[in-house]
Amino acid sequence: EKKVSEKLPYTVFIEGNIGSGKSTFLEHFSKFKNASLIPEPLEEWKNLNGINLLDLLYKDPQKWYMAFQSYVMLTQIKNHIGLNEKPIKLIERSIYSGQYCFLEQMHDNKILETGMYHVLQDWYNFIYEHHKIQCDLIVYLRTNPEIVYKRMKQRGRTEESKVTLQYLKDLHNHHENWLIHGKFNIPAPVLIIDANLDRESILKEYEEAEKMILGENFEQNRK
Ligand SMILES: Cc1cc2cn([C@H]3C[C@H](O)[C@@H](CO)O3)c(=O)nc2[nH]1
Repeated sequence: EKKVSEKLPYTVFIEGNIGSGKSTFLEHFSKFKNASLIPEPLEEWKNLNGINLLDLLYKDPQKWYMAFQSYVMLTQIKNHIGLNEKPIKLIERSIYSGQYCFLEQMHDNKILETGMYHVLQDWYNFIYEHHKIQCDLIVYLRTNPEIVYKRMKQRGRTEESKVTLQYLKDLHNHHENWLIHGKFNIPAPVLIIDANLDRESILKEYEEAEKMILGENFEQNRK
């Protein structure tokens, strides 16, 4: 039996639109002792030596998207590669949604120049070819753009104040193209959760995910 540290952990990616409830979902799993949670390193994107890349991205996307996306990729690779003392790893988003959703979207809506698009794409391809990204399950928090638009506004992240409903509709369609219509490689089975539900009623869906993620023994897994 290989020691846990050598065996790659059972890795789950939480995917979904802005405001689809990824952080809430991740938080729900903090009660399980053998799962380690890796949220998006938003603080790093908001403070790179005092520079708020996320804010710059939304203020001047043509100028900053390339730098922002390449920094996102760097922070994600560190998380993907980072060793794991726990047998289960839950990661918010992935290089997959980076390439198949965000990169596609920014190129399609002419924000990202084709040359920059190809540079980033080659980086993604290099990563796949040279480093096996462990991925055992994708949890797709599926939502309607109108609902996540309302939630995003309620959350009131200042950097996102200019994000339009159309942007969220486009991003939704890119998630659907990938995870529902299989337009791009889907590296693991997809568990689709109806994330339009409000907090109270969505817990039942989460219990469903617990069994899928933690296996039948998830009861013993509680802290
Ligand atoms: C992989 C990846 C994640 C990611 C997040 N974002 C933005 C969307 C949200 O406003 C914020 C937090 O997810 O970062 C982005 O523009 N490009 C991204 N690429």
